[in-house]
Amino acid sequence: MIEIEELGKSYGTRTLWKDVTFSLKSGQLTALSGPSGSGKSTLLNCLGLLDKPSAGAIRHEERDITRLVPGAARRFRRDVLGYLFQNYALVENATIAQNLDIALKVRKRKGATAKAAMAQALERVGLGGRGQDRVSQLSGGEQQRVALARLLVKEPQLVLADEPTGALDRDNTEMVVGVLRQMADAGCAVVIATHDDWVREQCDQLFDVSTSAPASSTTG
Ligand SMILES: Nc1ncnc2c1ncn2[C@@H]1O[C@H](COP(=O)(O)OP(=O)(O)OP(=O)(O)O)[C@@H](O)[C@H]1O
Repeated sequence: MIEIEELGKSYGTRTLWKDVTFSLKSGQLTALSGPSGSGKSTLLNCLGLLDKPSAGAIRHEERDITRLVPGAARRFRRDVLGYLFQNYALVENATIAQNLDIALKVRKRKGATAKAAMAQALERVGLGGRGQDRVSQLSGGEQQRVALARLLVKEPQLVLADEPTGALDRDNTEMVVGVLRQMADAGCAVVIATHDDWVREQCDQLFDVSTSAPASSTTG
């Protein structure tokens, strides 16, 4: 789905990574590993068009997305990408339902279909019937589950997750990875930057940015 070709990133004379070449496939979870400061978030940001690589290309359906004009980059983010961050990136002063509405609009879902999709997503993450709760009043684990429900209704082709379980307990970590696996099974490609060994073990492919070379598959 995404081909990363000889990608490199440098700040001045400091090279974070170079010659990064690997594929992100539909149906697969890919873990990005490497010590703190090795450039995992930077690689995710390049995939999400929030940062630009210094060399190489990232191809989606043959098109190098690092060279998109601003309008096309916005459409790529809106139509193809879903993000999951450690700090949830929700509209805190709004309700759960209002946060999900934004993603439903992207999918052009309205009325009963939108309602059903929202109810199903909230049920899946254990927040059934809580649509009118205000995000600011939820715990961290609950907020991450709202972010997950938002991903479920958005149905992106590519999910970029930056330390999505860094602040969570084991139950919530398992919920997050379970939903990401479900999305992969539905055809999504998922990339997770993580320090968590258990999360890494659940992935199909592991890429260590500090060696800038693909490591072996964890599960084939
Ligand atoms: N604009 C910038 N100019 C110079 N250096 C930068 C810039 N942005 C990021 N860096 C550096 O790039 C390095 C990689 O940062 P990044 O956040 O990608 O690492 P990481 O592997 O995700 O780390 P962590 O595991 O701690 O989240 C850091 O040392 C950071 O200071």
